[in-house]
Amino acid sequence: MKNQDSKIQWGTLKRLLSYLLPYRFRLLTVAMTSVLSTLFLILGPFVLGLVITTLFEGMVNNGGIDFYRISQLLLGLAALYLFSVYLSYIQEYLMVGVAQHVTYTLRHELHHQLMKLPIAFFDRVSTGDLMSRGVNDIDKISSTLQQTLTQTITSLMTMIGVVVMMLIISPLLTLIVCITLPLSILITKRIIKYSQVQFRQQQQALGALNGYIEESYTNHPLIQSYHQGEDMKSKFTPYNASLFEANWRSQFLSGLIVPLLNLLNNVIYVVVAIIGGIFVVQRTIAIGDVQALIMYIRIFTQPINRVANITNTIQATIASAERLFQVLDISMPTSDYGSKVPEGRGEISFERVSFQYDANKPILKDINVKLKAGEDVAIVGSSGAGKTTLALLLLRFYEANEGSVSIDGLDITSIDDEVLRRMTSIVMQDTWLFSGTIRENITFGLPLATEDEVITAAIKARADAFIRKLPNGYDTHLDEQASGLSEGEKQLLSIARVMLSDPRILILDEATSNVDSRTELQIQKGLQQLKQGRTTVTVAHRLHTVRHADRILVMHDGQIVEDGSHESLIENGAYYRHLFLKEQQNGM
Ligand SMILES: Nc1ncnc2c1ncn2[C@@H]1O[C@H](COP(=O)(O)OP(=O)(O)OP(=O)(O)O)[C@@H](O)[C@H]1O
Repeated sequence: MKNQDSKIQWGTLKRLLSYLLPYRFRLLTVAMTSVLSTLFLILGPFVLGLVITTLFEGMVNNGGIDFYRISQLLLGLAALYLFSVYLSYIQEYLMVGVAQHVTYTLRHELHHQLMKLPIAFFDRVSTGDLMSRGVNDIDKISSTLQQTLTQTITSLMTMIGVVVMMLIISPLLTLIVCITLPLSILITKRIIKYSQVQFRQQQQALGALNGYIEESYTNHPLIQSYHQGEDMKSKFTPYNASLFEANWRSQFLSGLIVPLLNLLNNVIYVVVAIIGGIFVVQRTIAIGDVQALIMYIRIFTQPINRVANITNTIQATIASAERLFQVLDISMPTSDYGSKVPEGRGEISFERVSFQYDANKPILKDINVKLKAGEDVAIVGSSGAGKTTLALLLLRFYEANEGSVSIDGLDITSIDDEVLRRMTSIVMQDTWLFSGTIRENITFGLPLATEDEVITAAIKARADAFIRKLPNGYDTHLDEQASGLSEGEKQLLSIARVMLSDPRILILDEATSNVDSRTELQIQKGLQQLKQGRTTVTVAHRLHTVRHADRILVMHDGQIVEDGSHESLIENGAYYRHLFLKEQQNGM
């Protein structure tokens, strides 16, 4: 996947903005309220200046202070501020809504896309990376949408408005203030430049530390059993130290901006106060105007910093949007998927099937085989021969590069995904359970199953007995790792789930390899029940477990080299006989 680009990607920005189109009227209102609220804020210091001038002149001219005018002005000022706050509230309210709607839509699209993507995609992208796209990148987009628009408008309006007001009050003093402007921009830019390098290093150090923490926490039992705790602790130190360094530098540098700008501002205040004081004495400017000018200078520097940050934020957000769109843009293989369920009982045919995961590394080579409905077929062969791959093609987790795979006479690429999943099921070595109750785990994919159907499936799968011994029976809650269950029990649950979904084709990935012999017997019984009336394809890693299969396909280097029953293969299949004898010698 492409990396972040330092230049703004206009196409991505345009596409991101297109998500805002449905909310254009709300956005227009936000823009108008932003302009108005900023205008009101800008008028504030001017009115306050008038108050001070009135007060000052009343005292100096001995004509008495015009309290009526002052109270009028103060009331007007209060109204201005209140109205400005009210407008800010409206714009915030609308913007939060728009940003959250867009975020909701993006999350929805991403999730739907992930549910549709072929398994091959997940081989290429790590779960951590996908989670970061789904959580961090969407978060980034959300917060930018929420803040950037109003910030841009208010910052620009403030800058323009303040300059106009200052020019009205005193062009000369405005000129003095504006001369210092490039200096403050220079300071901010310089520091931002350095601190950005540090922020990037901070993110990298954080990523490395997270990766290390994840690895050491998930492998905790392994670390303990090999007494590697001390070693892991010492390996942690450099990760922690580099994050400390990067954090320290970035925070220190960004913390420098405010005091430095404050220093610069104070110098400007002093200059304006001295020159303004001289002008007041010369009666070329009112004292309230000097006061207003100083307030404007204070307001003026804030939007400069904000605008400097906005471009960085937009760039980072576009990078996030790009990462999201990369996933959304992955096109699915197109075919005339029909929701037609082919008639039949599970006949399978591989015709001239070739497949490779990576270019120029053929895994399956010209596979031609037909399996009869209801046949119990085992695939055996050396490690890496392509047994699992052949089974996965049947589930269309991957699609053949050449040739076709058919079920009951229908090419599986023309069968709707959902229909295909109802026709075929797999029981893997690694059981797939998720957090939820035992019942929810069994009814996964068939939420409308009745209680009777669930229990019958569990009884047939030999799972009912152990489920009833659990504290809450079928309502017992499992965590993500189903840590309360043994490996064998997890497999029995998986068998119950498949039993309930009642597919016509069953794929078993030698599900019984890592359990004790008593549980293995239970599982074998469950599987025997499950196999009844279905075509079964067992990917076997040990030959003795499949010697009773109706038919054994022997694979070697991506091809089926022998095909027959155990007895016939022992007699006529040189390669099978070799594998069988080797296994017996190894005492398996
Ligand atoms: N997702 C994948 N991406 C790339 N190559 C893969 C992928 N899965 C498997 N392979 C490669 O394809 C080849 C066949 O793998 P497969 O799992 O089908 O073999 P197998 O006969 O089932 O082996 P085993 O008995 O060890 O499970 C192996 O060389 C393997 O490294």
